[in-house]
Amino acid sequence: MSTQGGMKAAALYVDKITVEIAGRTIVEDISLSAERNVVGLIGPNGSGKSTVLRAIYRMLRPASGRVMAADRDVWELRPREAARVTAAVVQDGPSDLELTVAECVATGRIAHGPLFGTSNKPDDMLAIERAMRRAGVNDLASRDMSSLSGGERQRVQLARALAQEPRILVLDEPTNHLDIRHQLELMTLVRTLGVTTLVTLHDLNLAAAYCDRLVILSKGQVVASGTPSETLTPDLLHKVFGIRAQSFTNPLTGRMQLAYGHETERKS
Ligand SMILES: Nc1ncnc2c1ncn2[C@@H]1O[C@H](COP(=O)(O)OP(=O)(O)OP(=O)(O)O)[C@@H](O)[C@H]1O
Repeated sequence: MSTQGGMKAAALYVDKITVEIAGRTIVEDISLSAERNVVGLIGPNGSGKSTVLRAIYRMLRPASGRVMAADRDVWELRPREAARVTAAVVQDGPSDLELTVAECVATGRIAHGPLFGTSNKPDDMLAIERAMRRAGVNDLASRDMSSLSGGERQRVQLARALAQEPRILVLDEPTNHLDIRHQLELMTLVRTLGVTTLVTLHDLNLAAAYCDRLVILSKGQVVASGTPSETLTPDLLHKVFGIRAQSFTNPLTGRMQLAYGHETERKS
């Protein structure tokens, strides 16, 4: 497993999980794996992406199946152990409005510190400083969380997850508040961390360009998995998203991109 800047990747295996809420099956028999790569979880609104992530970061216990992270069943770990393996950046996560940015990022170290009280170990200070730099929020360190824009807050959440020095990163729509440059920077950063990453994205072009593999969900089930070019086919995109699409190579980056339009749209 690789190490970069204090991070060690570990494998994530989701094995046939079914998640129910109030007696209703939300996702069924979901299997996926990620190992030292970036895996995108893609699907229309309500297809179950966040629900799968919640089962991984221990927010929703699956009715059946297992989530294995670093060879351990995540639902059998103690919270601090789990937090040393997996960090999550989630939608509407805790925003800690009463903290400064640096204090908020420092909470990412809780799982590494003493059981009670706080730690000021050099390791912690280094991890916090490095995480803020990587997420591009070091200039905001002394600002109150309550004063930040949506995009700035989202990058602080990422910094906190990085300060946790997880072996697996779970990101739920991490780019939805970011301007285009910060979107590209975040995806580039995620690729260079060398940490196993599972990320939900609505932007299929970010998914195509930055994910090694994609898992496509529709109505709570996996309907395709593989590389972006294997999965993001015109046929599948039509079936799952109801759009017309065509892939091409981005002339600036050499990466796969999609041109798409609504079913009713035609070139005049
Ligand atoms: N707490 C809940 N109670 C009832 N239904 C829920 C709950 N949480 C999620 N659902 C339902 O489960 C389904 C999947 O939701 P989920 O948030 O996992 O989808 P998603 O693919 O992440 O969607 P989006 O792209 O819109 O964020 C949806 O139909 C949603 O309404």
